Amino acid sequence: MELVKVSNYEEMSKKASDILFDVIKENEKPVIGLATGSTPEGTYQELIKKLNSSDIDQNNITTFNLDEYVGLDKNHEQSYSYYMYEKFFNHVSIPQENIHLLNGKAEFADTEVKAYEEAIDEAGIDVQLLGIGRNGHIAFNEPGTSFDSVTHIVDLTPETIEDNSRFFDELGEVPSKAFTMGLKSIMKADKIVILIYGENKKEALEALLSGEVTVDNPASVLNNHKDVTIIADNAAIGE
Ligand SMILES: O=P(O)(O)OC[C@H]1O[C@](O)(CO)[C@@H](O)[C@@H]1O
Repeated sequence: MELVKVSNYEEMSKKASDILFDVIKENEKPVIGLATGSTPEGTYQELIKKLNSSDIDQNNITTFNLDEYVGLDKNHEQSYSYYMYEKFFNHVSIPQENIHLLNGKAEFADTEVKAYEEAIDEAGIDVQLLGIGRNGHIAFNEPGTSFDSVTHIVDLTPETIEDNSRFFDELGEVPSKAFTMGLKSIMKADKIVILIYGENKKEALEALLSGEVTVDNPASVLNNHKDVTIIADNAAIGE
């Protein structure tokens, strides 16, 4: 794993968008895995600028998102689908049919997760962007999730529900379940970029860098991947 140290949010966003943009330029039909949360917002702003000021044919770009709350419609303001359109898709010209998002209102959850994993396998993700939870979760894979997990439904931990309640009017409104790509699905990507920003992610970064690989720390599976770039700021690093 390569650790790239940055001194502020802007630098992190620029570096992350550079990596994504390089992959987009290098591949005829780039497939990019996208994440939500507050950390990657700046990355999307930078990537929008790069894409729209280039002559790249965005018709060739395909995307997959990591996760979605179970029960939230795609037009619900706290759904990850809504987030992705607000922060990214509405500002670029990636064709609708190339955008893959899990459907929080899927009637048949088993069919939804199976079809999603099959689509990932068929497309093959060139680069996957990740954030991280304080407890080391990546996507919505909470501690204890099997490293062999593919796209599935999870029960969110009280810690994650509390962390994400800042986006909802009250704690009780935060869904308790989510669809998520599994750890194995994430590990299939050719390249992985993980953003770790802020003092509250210090322990998660420390645990990842310790090299200990354990299901108690979902992000630790990344130690087994051949091409991971961690972009972390001074506060997360503890400098
Ligand atoms: O960037 P944030 O808002 O701290 O979120 C961290 C992580 O939490 C999630 O939003 C899910 O709880 C992940 O998708 C994300 O990687």
